[in-house]
Amino acid sequence: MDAAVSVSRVAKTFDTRASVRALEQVDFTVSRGEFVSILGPSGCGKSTLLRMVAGLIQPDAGGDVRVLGHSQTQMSDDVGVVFQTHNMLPWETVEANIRLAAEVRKMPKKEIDERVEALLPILKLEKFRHHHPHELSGGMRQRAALGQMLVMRPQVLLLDEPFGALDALTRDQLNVELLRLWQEMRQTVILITHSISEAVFLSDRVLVMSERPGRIVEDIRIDLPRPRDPRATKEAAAFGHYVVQLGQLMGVD
Ligand SMILES: Nc1ncnc2c1ncn2[C@@H]1O[C@H](COP(=O)(O)OP(=O)(O)OP(=O)(O)O)[C@@H](O)[C@H]1O
Repeated sequence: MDAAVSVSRVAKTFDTRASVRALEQVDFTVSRGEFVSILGPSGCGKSTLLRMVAGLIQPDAGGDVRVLGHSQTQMSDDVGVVFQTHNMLPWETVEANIRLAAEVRKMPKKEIDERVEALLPILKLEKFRHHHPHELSGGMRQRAALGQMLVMRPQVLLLDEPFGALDALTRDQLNVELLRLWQEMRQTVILITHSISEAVFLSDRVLVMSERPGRIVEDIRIDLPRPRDPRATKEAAAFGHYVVQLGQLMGVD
């Protein structure tokens, strides 16, 4: 199998004021181009795991995280991360914020111009390119945050509840847009979410984590046809079955 992300024997204990065992014996792989969601109870270590795949923190001794064949000991441009709250500079415009990562890496101006011009319509932000972050709606801000990541054209996208703070309708709309984007570009995606229906709608596989210390306790393949039309997919009997199955695993039935 052509793994984009491979996590082996990963554990993590934070030795701060009190020692916290966040993760224990986590093993999974994600194939190139696969869309995988991670569901799990609050505090079970999902963000910790994602930060490890991003190279932001390291697992305890004995664990290994590989991304595109390399040990993930630091952040790389192959991997893009979007968190629940955006990281935009408030005094810069949307366009300037999207350009930022590429400019910091001294990408040629022409190349940045081309990438940004291609991204703005995809993100539906053309009319807001000269606005500042505080002048945008929550959904637009998260779309701009996606743009900040996508400008580097990473092969692996790590999304930590990127739409978690938004209202349900905006969230559904952005999920449809995310799916459309992924269907065109086919990057590898790992998404953390608390929404079972979001996980089923978007994913090829859903990993379910236990209470802390988090382990992967289930790996469910979502065998729904693609491309996924939102209405037809959510009305399909199989969609409902997956939602019920995952609800039972999560103890929310
Ligand atoms: N830098 C850190 N220092 C100390 N403890 C930490 C640190 N980061 C996370 N933890 C602890 O590790 C555990 C897992 O946290 P994490 O944020 O990964 O969980 P989560 O599953 O993403 O939670 P949620 O779903 O509520 O966002 C928690 O008990 C948290 O307090």
